[in-house]
Amino acid sequence: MAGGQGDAKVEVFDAEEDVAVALAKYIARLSDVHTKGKGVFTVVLSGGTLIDTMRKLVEPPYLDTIDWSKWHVFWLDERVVHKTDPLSNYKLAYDGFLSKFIGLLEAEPNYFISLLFYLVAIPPNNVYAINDTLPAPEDAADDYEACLKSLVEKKVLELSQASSFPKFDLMLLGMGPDGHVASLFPRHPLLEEKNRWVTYIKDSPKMPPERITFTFPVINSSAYIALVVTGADLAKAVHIALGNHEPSDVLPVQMVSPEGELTWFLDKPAASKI
Ligand SMILES: O=C(O)[C@H](O)[C@@H](O)[C@H](O)[C@H](O)COP(=O)(O)O
Repeated sequence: MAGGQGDAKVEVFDAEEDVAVALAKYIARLSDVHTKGKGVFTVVLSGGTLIDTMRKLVEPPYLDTIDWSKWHVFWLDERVVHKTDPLSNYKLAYDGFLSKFIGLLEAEPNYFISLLFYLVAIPPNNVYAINDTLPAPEDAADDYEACLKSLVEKKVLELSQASSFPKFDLMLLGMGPDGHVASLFPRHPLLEEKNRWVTYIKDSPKMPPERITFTFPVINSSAYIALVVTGADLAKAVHIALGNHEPSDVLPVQMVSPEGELTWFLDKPAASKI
């Protein structure tokens, strides 16, 4: 499989709505390949607008055709706040995505149908949220890394043969106007982290300042990465990332260079300066 940004696919759609449709198709196809092939699909979510752009996935036909019971869900980065805090990326994904299953369960009057549906929904134990009882970011990062290591032992997660870092099946990335991905910000020393799987930041320029984040060696060991970028405010960073000129500073998004396949999903406003 080819890798790196040089081989990236760039898909440009007329509107955000078209990105949402294409993203649902893409995720459903990869889910099918992985759940039928190895019986597990490891998916990493970001915060930000990504969750809203995933909205079509929890609508028919995908809601009924995806084998959700084989999904394992992780977070690329998380704010060190309680899971019920409006700033929590877990809460964002729960409200916009994961709760749709629960909502359906509650709406189903027939106990046996709801039980059956529960068996095919994402098992709650397969949703790996940050441990929000640990107030220090360094402890939360250690705890999440330990969680990943135990999943490697249980063979839920595999290690990349090339890098020896965990290899997730699919990472869904957003990008900020400054070109940040995950909680890896321009010119921050965390961009150079070479050993940790999960690390922490206490001085994030985007609020809140305390976060945990996957590192680039983990991001770049992925089998598939989707960079989902919509809106005119991101056009400049997209231009730098995909343009042919050499910027004086490399943006974090330009360091996304997976072993596997990278696909950009852009709407026309985000692609307007390419
Ligand atoms: O916690 C966060 O801040 C997010 O996880 C972050 O990594 C996000 O993906 C980008 O900031 C893009 O966010 P937008 O889609 O809102 O621009």
